[in-house]
Amino acid sequence: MNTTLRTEGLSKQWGAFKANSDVSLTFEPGGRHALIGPNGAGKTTFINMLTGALSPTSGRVYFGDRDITSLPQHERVKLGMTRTFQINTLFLGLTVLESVVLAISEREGLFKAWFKTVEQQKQAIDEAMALLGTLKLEKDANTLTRNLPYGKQRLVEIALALATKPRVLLLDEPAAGIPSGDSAELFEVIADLPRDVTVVFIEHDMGLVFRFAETITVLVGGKVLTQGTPAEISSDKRVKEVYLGEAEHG
Ligand SMILES: Nc1ncnc2c1ncn2[C@@H]1O[C@H](COP(=O)(O)OP(=O)(O)OP(=O)(O)O)[C@@H](O)[C@H]1O
Repeated sequence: MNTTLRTEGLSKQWGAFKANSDVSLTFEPGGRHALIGPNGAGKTTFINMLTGALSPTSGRVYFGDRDITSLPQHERVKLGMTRTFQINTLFLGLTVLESVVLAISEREGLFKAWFKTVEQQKQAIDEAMALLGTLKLEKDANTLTRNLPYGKQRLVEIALALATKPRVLLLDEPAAGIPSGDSAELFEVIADLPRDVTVVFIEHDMGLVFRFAETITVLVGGKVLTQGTPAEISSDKRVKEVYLGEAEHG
């Protein structure tokens, strides 16, 4: 089912400081949406309000027709809004396959069950292997996660997020810490995810943004400067000024 994620006048204020002001955005289902802007523009704050990690000071978040502004994080995950697990939550002592099977079992409520049928276990393993295939990780299925290179560990994070069957995947700098040669590979995998998954990502590397995003939102000082296609954004004078200004200040 295609569900549109939308915000209306979303604002977050700490004391007198406004990290997000009146952010109204619509993310079309199945799209690859990038959120860009200078350091401190409010990108992570915005994503945190989408996931429910932060409550907005004012404004609303809608998932389809449903107002989810007050919904706790775990309820949003159940609805299909997932962000990647942080690296330290990976099950480093388990193999990649075991980790993904665990995440699937958790989703199916099998994690706590004292008894699992062979058929249930087989289904979880088959689903996990298919997922690892999507992420080109099948050769690493039996490797301990701790022994994987960092770039592949980040892919395992995405695999664990995908195991929750998200309809919206929220990624805060998914390629951070990955050697630049490998980050395009990671983004290729993200761009190739099934089209029933909407992807919203924060990324600083403009090469990656313009190569993989279909729509780009530019946040500056907590406000939306503009939203458009890569072609529209790259020819927008105001965007150039923001980034040129940033470059001039080192
Ligand atoms: N809990 C908090 N209390 C007070 N100020 C905060 C808090 N969290 C974030 N901020 C401030 O809000 C502003 C926006 O931060 P945010 O992390 O959302 O920006 P960003 O665009 O993601 O930046 P970056 O690209 O550097 O990660 C920053 O000035 C930050 O210092």
